[in-house]
Amino acid sequence: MGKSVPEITLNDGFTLPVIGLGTYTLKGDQGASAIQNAIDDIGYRLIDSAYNYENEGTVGEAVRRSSVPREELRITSKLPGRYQEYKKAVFTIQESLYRANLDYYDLYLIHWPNPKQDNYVEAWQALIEGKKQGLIRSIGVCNFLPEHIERLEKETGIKPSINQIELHPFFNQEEQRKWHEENNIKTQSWSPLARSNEVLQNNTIQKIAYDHNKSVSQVILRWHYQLSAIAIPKSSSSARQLENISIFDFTLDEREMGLISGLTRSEGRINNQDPAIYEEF
Ligand SMILES: NC(=O)C1=CN([C@@H]2O[C@H](COP(=O)(O)OP(=O)(O)OC[C@H]3O[C@@H](n4cnc5c(N)ncnc54)[C@H](OP(=O)(O)O)[C@@H]3O)[C@@H](O)[C@H]2O)C=CC1
Ligand SMILES: O=C(O)C(=O)[C@@H](O)[C@H](O)C(=O)CO
Repeated sequence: MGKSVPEITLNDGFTLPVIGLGTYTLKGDQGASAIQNAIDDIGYRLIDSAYNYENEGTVGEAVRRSSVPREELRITSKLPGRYQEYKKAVFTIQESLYRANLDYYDLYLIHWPNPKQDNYVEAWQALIEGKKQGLIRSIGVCNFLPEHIERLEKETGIKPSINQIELHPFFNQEEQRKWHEENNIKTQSWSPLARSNEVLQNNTIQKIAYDHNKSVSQVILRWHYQLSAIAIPKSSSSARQLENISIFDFTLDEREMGLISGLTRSEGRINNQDPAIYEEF
């Protein structure tokens, strides 16, 4: 059965759970088992993936192995930078579905804006078309700066439902989150645990975790939830999947929220991937 996770409604009326499962590096039979376990035994309903992770097939296999009806799940994939030209993007959406052996994605995102390449508006038009054809339920972006989103809206009249961005205690994205809120776009947090390296040893969060009798990861994921950001922590382990979703029985007060947000650093990005200049293909 698993845990039940609250849901939020996006600007297009579609609903998403407030926490999901990241799947970067989850592949093959092991990956499919880990994802199926997250769905059937733990209660995850939102599963992130990407064409570039080369695991859309693994995610599709987990969906078929699962006993949860397809319509209760929210499956995400992402369009890679090398296929942003309109025709290529149309074929890639179809290829993503063939790889997963699914009839539709719930959420399909442009993976990176790649502003030097400057094809992201064409890519957005292909996502709009994919939604019209029923291949995608809700369309969004990742790693887009406000100027990129403003251009999408100006040139197509349609804005993304979500923007999936790097967000964790070392990089709290205060301004970008505020801009999303003002523009009715939901924030999704990638690497919400900052890939769990240094952040798990942080004394400030350890103290807060001790005070609540929770783990450091739970405190961080609760911080995301209270920021109204949809975190998608990746875990291959059943115990950690359960730990990460068990965050709805305690509350961080304003001081604790401020202490965690205060850990942010100007150079806080994990791999220095600044979407204004970084391009991923
Ligand atoms: N749109 C984009 O550009 C990007 C999107 N993403 C998406 O975001 C997802 C999450 O980000 P990701 O980079 O994977 O990093 P996360 O911040 O989710 O950290 C994942 C790491 O933390 C470990 N971990 C998970 N839970 C715990 C826990 N409770 N205690 C200790 N360690 C834990 C995992 O190990 P273990 O598996 O052993 O538990 C893994 O090594 C990705 O998987 C991907 O789907 C990621 C990067 C960029
Ligand atoms: O994992 C993703 O979605 C990415 O876009 C990667 O670039 C990720 O940020 C990474 O692994 C970089 O090393």
